[in-house]
Amino acid sequence: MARYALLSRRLLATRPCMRSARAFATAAPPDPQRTSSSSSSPSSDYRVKLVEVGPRDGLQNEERAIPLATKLELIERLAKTGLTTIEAGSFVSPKWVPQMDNSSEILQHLLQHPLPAPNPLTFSFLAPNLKGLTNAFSVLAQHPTSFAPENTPPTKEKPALEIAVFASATESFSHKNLNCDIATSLARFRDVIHAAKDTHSLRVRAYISVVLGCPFEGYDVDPHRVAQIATALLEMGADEIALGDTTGMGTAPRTKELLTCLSKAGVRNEDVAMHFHDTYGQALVNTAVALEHGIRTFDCSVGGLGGCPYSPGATGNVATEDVVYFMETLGMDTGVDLDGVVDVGAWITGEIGKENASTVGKAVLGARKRAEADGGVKA
Ligand SMILES: CC(C)(COP(=O)([O-])OP(=O)([O-])OC[C@H]1O[C@@H](n2cnc3c(N)ncnc32)[C@H](O)[C@@H]1OP(=O)([O-])[O-])[C@@H](O)C(=O)NCCC(=O)NCCSC(=O)C[C@@](C)(O)CC(=O)[O-]
Repeated sequence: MARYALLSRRLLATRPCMRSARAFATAAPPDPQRTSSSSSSPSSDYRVKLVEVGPRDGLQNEERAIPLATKLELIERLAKTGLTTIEAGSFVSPKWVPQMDNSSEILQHLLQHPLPAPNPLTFSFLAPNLKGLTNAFSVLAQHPTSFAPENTPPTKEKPALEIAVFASATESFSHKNLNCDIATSLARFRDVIHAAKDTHSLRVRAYISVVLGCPFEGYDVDPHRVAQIATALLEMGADEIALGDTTGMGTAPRTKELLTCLSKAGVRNEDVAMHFHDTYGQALVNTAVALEHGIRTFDCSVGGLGGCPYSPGATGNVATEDVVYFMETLGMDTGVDLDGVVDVGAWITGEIGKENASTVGKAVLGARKRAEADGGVKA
């Protein structure tokens, strides 16, 4: 928390970016005098953390109730692919988002039954207020030793847990999504962040939605306002800011402008995650811009599932399959098995009767079919 204590005075210190990805390395050689506060070694700079949001953001907008067993199976299948961080549910009002009503059961199950996975896991759950956090705590109280507290590495037996709050970059979206203005939401998040840390030592992620375009106020979302909100959340103790292009209206120049503005406001790249939706097909271009800026955490949703109930017309999150393929072709290391996530994307879209929105997923499945027809090996 102290790390960001000075930011309220709007320090405009520019921090050096992390070294560019291999694919961008030809533009400028690595700087041996690099003084970034990041602890990244050259090899860790090629590592990208993917946050799988399919079980929450991907499913929350589905009208038909999805059985608990399907949600649990989705999380279990995703965990097997090498993904390490999975957003598994949301402690919001069931009157507002009925699909997330069984998040307590999901959390309970994950704590009682460690999932078979190649790596230790972190599960994230949204909580917009103390009521939601209290509901999460009532599950944790039954299993106080079944998860790894913050600053203790998770193990295969004890996953880590994370709470996510979600602010908005515009007043209109804040009212639609949270039924309150931005200042009121931030005051609530302060309580949630402090309680999550003080009571159960939980890591906290803080989203800021509509950072690159608002369904009600349009394209001109002020990047300085986003930086201000990010700074406020970091000062409250949030561990990570997830910048949500909820509407998919973001473009490459505006993504660059936003990230530059945040860097100038003193927000470190390692504290930022990008959460792109692909409504206008710009998600991977914007991902490249963010990668070049030095961001190494990206949200994605298997099969391109998703959409926000309060963002009319917004389609799914960028597909996990597409991000894995894109990153790996750039020489970045996601740790995720592409074939595995393609299988999960095909399975879940079939289960819930949605079109598979992953371009890469469809290409790999098509290539497999052709190879099978030719009697060859799968692609
Ligand atoms: C924030 C509230 C709760 C305020 O909702 P409100 O109606 O203003 O709250 P309230 O305090 O007046 O309470 C009204 C009723 O809701 C109950 N209640 C109140 N809070 C909770 C809770 N946490 N869990 C369960 N119940 C709750 C409360 O107990 C009460 O019940 P009643 O007395 O009428 O029976 C409401 O607006 C809400 O739940 N909104 C959900 C919005 C949401 O989930 N949006 C989607 C997630 S954000 C997103 O998708 C974007 C993101 C993160 O992916 C990033 C991006 O793409 O940008």
